[in-house]
Amino acid sequence: MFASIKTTINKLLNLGFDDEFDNDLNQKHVVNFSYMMFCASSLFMLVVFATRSMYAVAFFSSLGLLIGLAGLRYNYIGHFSRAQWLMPVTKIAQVTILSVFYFGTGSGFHWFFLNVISYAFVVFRADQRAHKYWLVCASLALFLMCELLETRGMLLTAVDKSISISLVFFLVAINFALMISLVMSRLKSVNHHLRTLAEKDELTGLSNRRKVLADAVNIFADSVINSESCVFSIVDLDHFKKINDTYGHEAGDLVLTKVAAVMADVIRPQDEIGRYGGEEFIVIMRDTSLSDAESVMEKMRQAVEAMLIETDHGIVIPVTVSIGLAAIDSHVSRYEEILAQADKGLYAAKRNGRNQLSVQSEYQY
Ligand SMILES: Nc1nc2c(ncn2[C@@H]2O[C@H](COP(=O)(O)OP(=O)(O)OP(=O)(O)O)[C@@H](O)[C@H]2O)c(=O)[nH]1
Repeated sequence: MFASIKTTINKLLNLGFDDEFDNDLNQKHVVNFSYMMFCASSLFMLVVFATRSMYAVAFFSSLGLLIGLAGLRYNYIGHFSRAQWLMPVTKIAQVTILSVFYFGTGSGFHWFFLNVISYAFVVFRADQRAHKYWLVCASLALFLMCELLETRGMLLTAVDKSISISLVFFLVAINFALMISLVMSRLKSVNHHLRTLAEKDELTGLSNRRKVLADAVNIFADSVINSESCVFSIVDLDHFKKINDTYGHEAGDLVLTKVAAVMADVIRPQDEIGRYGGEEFIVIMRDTSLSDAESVMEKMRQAVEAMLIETDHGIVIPVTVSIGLAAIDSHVSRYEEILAQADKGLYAAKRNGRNQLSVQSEYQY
């Protein structure tokens, strides 16, 4: 039940979005959110005031409800700027009329202008600054007018007045809190998305060079602090240039993607893998002895060799990898030294005929 309400609210918040990460994401969310709040509060007021036979307010509330639905529809069909404006203009008219002529300025109803001001700050982009200031200035001017003007409106008792003011403050505060939490949660998910983009290799989906080298620094530091062994390994596809030249660049990309997926499948959950560049990959194995790392990487070599990668024309492309491995040593002070050692191993594996592992255990100091 709770989950389905949450799904419906999320669907309404995402109304009219083609791309979940477009530039106007936060603005569109807040617009949809404001219309949802507008519909909910208008419906609430419609029921309350209709049952109390206060038909003028009930009429304004039903208009608010219709306009709220129209705004959601505008956003849904892509008329974002109309949706941006319809609600604040309606709200300004509604609050002014009800505050000045109906409830009276002493009711505190004009504090609802704060909602319009917070809306204006969040919903307009930097290039729509003028719109934002217009809306803020108009709302502030009307707010001040209501503060200074003493209109009687309905005759409210002191108790009615204090209940009304508390209710208005409560609704304004709730609106603020929800709007802030909405913007924060959107920012969080956009940050997460940007971080993923910055750390992922687009073609293979593995960590990119920057991320895997950052992992290397951290794992190396942890291993030194905890006096644990760690192993770095460089994997390079054999004769990859020939694959590109023979089957085309697209087939080369397909090979890289499929090999990356198989390699990611073979490593253990605690291992890190990333694309170092071109057809080279790095695997980092924390808290692992050289012999254990060797058996993981041998499994990887065999898994790649056993792959059947087919082109669109049904041709099977044979693929193998050469692998160099090196472990941390008590004299090693920088992770780059292990990487250089693994690279030596890789060249030895290539030199010895490819499709094999070479472990470089002896550092030369
Ligand atoms: N399709 C494709 N090719 C790439 C990509 N990145 C690098 N390459 C190609 O990978 C090839 C690497 O060739 P080389 O460095 O000569 O290595 P190799 O042919 O694998 O030879 P050995 O490593 O000695 O076995 C180059 O032709 C690059 O153009 C990529 O993202 N996609």
